[in-house]
Amino acid sequence: MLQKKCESKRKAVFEPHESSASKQRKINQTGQQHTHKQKLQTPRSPSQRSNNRDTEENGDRREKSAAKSPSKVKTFPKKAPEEHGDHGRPFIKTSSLFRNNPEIPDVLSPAVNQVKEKVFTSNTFEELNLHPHLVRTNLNIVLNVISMTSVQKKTIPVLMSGKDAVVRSQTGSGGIPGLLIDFFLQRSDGPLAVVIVPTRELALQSFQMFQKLLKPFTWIVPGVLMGGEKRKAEKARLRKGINVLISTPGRLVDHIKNTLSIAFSAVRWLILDEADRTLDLGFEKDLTVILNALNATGLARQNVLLSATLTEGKLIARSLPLSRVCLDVKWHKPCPQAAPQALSDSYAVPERLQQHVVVVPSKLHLVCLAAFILTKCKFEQRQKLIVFISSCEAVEFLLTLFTAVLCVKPSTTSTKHTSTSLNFYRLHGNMRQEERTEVFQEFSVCKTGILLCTDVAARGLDLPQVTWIVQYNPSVSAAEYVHRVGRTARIGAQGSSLLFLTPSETAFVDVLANHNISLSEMKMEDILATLMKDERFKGRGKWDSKRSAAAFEQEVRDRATVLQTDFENYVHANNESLQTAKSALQSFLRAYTTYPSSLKHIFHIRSLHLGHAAKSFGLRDAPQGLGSSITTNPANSKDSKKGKDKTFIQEEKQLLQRSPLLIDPWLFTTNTTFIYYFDFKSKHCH
Ligand SMILES: Nc1ncnc2c1ncn2[C@@H]1O[C@H](COP(=O)(O)OP(=O)(O)OP(=O)(O)O)[C@@H](O)[C@H]1O
Repeated sequence: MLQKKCESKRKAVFEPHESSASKQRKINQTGQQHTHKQKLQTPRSPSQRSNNRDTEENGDRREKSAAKSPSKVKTFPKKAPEEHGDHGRPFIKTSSLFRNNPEIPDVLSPAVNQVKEKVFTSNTFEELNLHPHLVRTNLNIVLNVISMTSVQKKTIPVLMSGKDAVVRSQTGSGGIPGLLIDFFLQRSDGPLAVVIVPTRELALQSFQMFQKLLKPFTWIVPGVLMGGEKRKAEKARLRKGINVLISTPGRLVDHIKNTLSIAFSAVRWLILDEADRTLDLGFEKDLTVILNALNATGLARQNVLLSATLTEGKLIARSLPLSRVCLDVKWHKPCPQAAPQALSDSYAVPERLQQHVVVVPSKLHLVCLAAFILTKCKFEQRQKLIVFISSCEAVEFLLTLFTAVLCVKPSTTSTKHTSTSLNFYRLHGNMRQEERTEVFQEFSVCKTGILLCTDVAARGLDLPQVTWIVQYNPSVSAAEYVHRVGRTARIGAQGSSLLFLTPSETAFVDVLANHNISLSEMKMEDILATLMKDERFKGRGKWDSKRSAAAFEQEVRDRATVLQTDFENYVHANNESLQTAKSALQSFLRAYTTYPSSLKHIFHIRSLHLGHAAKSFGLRDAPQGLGSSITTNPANSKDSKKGKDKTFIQEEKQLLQRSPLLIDPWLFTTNTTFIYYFDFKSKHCH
């Protein structure tokens, strides 16, 4: 019954050459029918179902800015589906999905000498001068860690010698800063180590790691402080004593200002994880307060900065009180020749990471993402995906949409292909903390699933067995790209990534190439072809596998259109879903305005075709007045926080011009993992 209704609903939308009045009528009909379907799934009030009239035809304007003109330009086939009547199939109007799209250029990822580091060494932890109990019990038994990774081999001896260090190594290569355990410590001594991390999930993850690591050492107590948690409970824990204190910057500052029992007199280590982020100007004020509080004790302290994308430029730009490089370790001879390589912005990526890019016109973004998710999670086994999306509202919208449209079971039982159910999760900064923690834990342990998230999950999170990273919206920098893809292929495992770009954004591939990152191209048509396995989206023609390649291509298009129609019908079924889609589109556009000026030539709001972008939110038209609301009022959304990044970049540039070189650029370097020393104990921040 439901299937029949869906069929007739699609039919109404596909009918060609209709008058706009009849078209309007049919769209209204489809809305009503869908309302019924909606009612079967989630009951809604009649008032919520009333509005599905916002269907003003979009004039199929061309992309305002032409696609970049690379040497080879491949034209996307523009044959209208109506022309296929010769196969005896009824006319199907594939809406405007496959028409009036910009040309898709071939992406020629420049040849780069991609930096891939070997993760493991043949050395074991026994070779280090560590406490044998720590090695046997904590590392070998509790953590199942036997061999050292390259970065551990290089870093641990340096840290044990008491030097400050900046450590840069590829994502997922394993850092265990907690190795330096003091066996003579008492709980009441307070923090011995302070670990600052940029996000709450990372705080939680680091805390759990320390809990495991310190399990046999019951007298050493780790503790976590983070935004969203109850201050009172944290105060009580601080009063009792925390020896390894992990915190997000803001919440630590809160306690420094308001909790009397917080004391730093025993602190011997300060660890800034994801240091290029924690040193970001966004955290600068908080970090100043923290450093001043730590420095006030006057005690010598070891400082460790960790990140896969820390560059000297970033450190200088942050104007940290880094005053000099210590060159007193024998094997750390100054090596001026090595400086250019070490100073370059080449990022190392995991050795077994396969990176892909797909160029998809805006209008087809939604169906292409859906098809990719179906490919991996419905028709393949044990796949775990993380999909990065630029705004919280868009995450929420896609979660609801995909759950409603993709998770519906096929009405026929005779499906040839094995399929598994889809489990969607979401994570973003607008969620309540309990929910965030719950999702994070659930996704960590699940065997298969799709996490839709913002960049809140981009850094540091060690989520096991993630097989694919999808960047549905491109990152704001090459560094963030590296952190995002770093959520897979961890600690020597295999993993893959897929970057979505529109035809006008393909120059981002060159930006990545400048950082020695090389991608191979995946074809949109190949992704969409998955829909041939899914009978829920079959076209109205009688598809026969013996027919020509052109017929196959046409059937793929028909199915993509059916899927898009399902999305649009869901969105237009009631006022609530329509408003959700509109605000998701709006937040996407706002996020688009926040790309740094250095990338504006690629990601500029003016390059977006609003009607096409609207289609990727299941909207039939671009809502009126959208453009002006984006450009005139960018500060209304939480997502516009990212807008600060733009300012940060500008300030960063100014700082770079103004500040003298604070760090001696003589660096020790082997491949791309480099360690250099500095001293910021002596200076206070002002
Ligand atoms: N020597 C080792 N042998 C085996 N596993 C290890 C080893 N060291 C760390 N690990 C594990 O590898 C995973 C990745 O480690 P970790 O999260 O510290 O990497 P990272 O380099 O800090 O990553 P990111 O840059 O993304 O923050 C963790 O699950 C950790 O327990």
